[in-house]
Amino acid sequence: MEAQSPILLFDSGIGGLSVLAELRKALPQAPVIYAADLAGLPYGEKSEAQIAARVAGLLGRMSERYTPRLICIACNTASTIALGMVREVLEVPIVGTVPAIKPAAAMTQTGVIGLLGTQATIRQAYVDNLEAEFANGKRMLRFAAPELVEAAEAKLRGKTPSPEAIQAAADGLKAMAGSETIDTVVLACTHFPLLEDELARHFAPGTRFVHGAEGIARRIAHLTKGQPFPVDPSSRFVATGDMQTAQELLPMLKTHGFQTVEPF
Ligand SMILES: N[C@H](CCC(=O)O)C(=O)O
Repeated sequence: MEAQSPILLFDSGIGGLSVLAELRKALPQAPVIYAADLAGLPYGEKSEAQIAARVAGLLGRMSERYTPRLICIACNTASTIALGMVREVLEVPIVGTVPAIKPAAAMTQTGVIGLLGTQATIRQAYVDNLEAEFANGKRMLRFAAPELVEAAEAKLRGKTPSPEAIQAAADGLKAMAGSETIDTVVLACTHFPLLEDELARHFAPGTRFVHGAEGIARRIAHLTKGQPFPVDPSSRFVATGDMQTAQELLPMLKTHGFQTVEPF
């Protein structure tokens, strides 16, 4: 294991930055390559077959090019669909990002949990299984809020995230039967924690928002414990697709320690 061997953080867009923030706290010495599949964004509107093929193909090629010590699929949609398959074909350790149903179930006082995710995530058997295992006896209401992905992407490009999109996501969940006593909301898409403040304004005061970023960072720190790390770690941001669109992210990326945007 070389000290410079990176941790590869992968998402369809900039959602993985919510995971990166926690990773930096847990493992500040880690060299990171953040890979955004902007050409494939949004994953949430694609079929299971399209997502599985795309994610497995890209991660295979990225592993060859960057020889990461670990890959984190910082995307709930890709993880709930393709985690098992990618683990089978790649030898590198892979950490997924799956909806934080377990901590939400432990936290709720009313027993009613809301879950916001992409269209593809909320229909996954993976989510049914998490619900059955960890939220047994609780009520979990799932709502697809794909427009929040675009709103988060806009926010991180320095634009105002669409207030209508945020309102529609909150109203959609709150319109579901039994939602009156929701006290905990799972943000089951890595883009959504980037809009937590905006979303919180539409829910009752005291509503808790839960996502898995901190737990994922802890897991990565655990799996890489004892490995050599560089004294002065460097980070790279790579993206698929149109480089002009990707370059719009640069001012924001600089605040996260990335100096350039490279094509993949
Ligand atoms: N960030 C991704 C989804 C965004 C997309 O639809 O591409 C997730 O966690 O699910």
